[in-house]
Amino acid sequence: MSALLELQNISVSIGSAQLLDGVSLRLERGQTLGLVGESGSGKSLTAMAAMGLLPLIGGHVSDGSVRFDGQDLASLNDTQRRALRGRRIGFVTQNPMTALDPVQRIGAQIDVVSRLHLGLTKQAARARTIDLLTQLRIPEAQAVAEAWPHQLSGGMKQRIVIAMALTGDPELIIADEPTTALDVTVQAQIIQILAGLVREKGVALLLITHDMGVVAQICDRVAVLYAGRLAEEGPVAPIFAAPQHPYTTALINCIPQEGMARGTLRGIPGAVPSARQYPSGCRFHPRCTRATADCAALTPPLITRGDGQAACLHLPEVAL
Ligand SMILES: Nc1ncnc2c1ncn2[C@@H]1O[C@H](COP(=O)(O)OP(=O)(O)OP(=O)(O)O)[C@@H](O)[C@H]1O
Repeated sequence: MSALLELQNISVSIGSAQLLDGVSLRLERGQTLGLVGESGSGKSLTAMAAMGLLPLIGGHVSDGSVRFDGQDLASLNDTQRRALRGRRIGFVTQNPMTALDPVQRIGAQIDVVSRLHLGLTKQAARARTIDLLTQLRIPEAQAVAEAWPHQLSGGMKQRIVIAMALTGDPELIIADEPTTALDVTVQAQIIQILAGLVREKGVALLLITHDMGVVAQICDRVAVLYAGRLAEEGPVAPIFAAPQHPYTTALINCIPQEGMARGTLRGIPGAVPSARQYPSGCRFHPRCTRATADCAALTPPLITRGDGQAACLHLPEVAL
C-alpha cells in the first residue's frame, strides 16, 4: 500500500531562490512524523508543499513530487487541491489568533467548514460542531459554540482550531508548531490532544516543532531539516539513542534536562544561514564539530542507516 503522504526528492523555489533541496519524507496512516530543525531550516515550506499551498506565497515544487494517498498533487487542479485540504488534510496553525475570525462566534466558524466540506445542513453541522468540541474535552461545548474568540483562553482557542481541522474527518493532520503561542502548561495538553487523535482515530500526524522533547514523547519517526536539506530521518528511538548526524546530536543536546537551573538552556552556536548564503558542501559544516576540509567541498549524500538515513561524510562507523 502506498504511504499516505510521500514527498519524493522535492526541491522548492520562490523566484530565483531554491529553498528546499531534495527533501524526501514518508508518512504512513496512524503514524506521527516529527519535522524538526531550527527556525529557517525549511519546516513550514515543507508543510506548504505537502498541502499544495506554495502558490499562495509565490513558490512551486521545482523538482520531485508530492503524493497524497498515491496521487500526485501536481496532477490535481485547484478545486481538487482545495477539496483535499480541509476534507482529507486538516491544518493546525502556529497561532490560533490568526486562524479564527474575531467577529464570528466560535460555533459558526466550525459549522461552516462541515457545511462546505461535508454538505451538512445547518442543524446537522451544529450537532457535529458540538460533538467535535466534546471529543476535544471542551467543557460546556454549547456555551463555547456561542462564545466569541476573545472570550476564550489561548489553549481553548487552539482546541477550537484543532476542532476545525477535524471537521472534514481528515486522514492527515499537519500541525505547524501548534503550541508556540501557548503557555508552557497548556502546551503539554495540546500535544496530548494531538497524540490522542492519532491513537483513537488513526489519523496520521505531521508535527512541525523545534522541541525534540515533544518528538521523543509522541512521534514514531523524525525528520531533521537543516538549511533546506534533510540531515537525518528515521525511527525516533534509535535516533535518540544514537543520532547519526552531528546536527541531530546538537538538537538533542538542547533538550533541557530535569534539574537544570533556569536560564541555562543550551543553544547551538552560530545560526542557520539564509537561503541566499548557503555554504558550499555540507551546509552545516561551519557550525559542525566533526567538520573537515572535505565537508566544505562535497555535498554529503543520504546514506541508509538501519531503518533511517543520514547525510554526513563522517557518519559514525558503527551503524545502529
Ligand atoms: N515567502 C518567502 N520568500 C522568500 N524566502 C522565504 C519565504 N518563506 C520562507 N523563506 C525562506 O526559506 C527558508 C525556510 O523557511 P521556513 O519558513 O520553511 O523555515 P521554518 O523551519 O519553518 O522556520 P520557523 O520555525 O521560523 O517557522 C528560510 O531561509 C526563509 O527565509
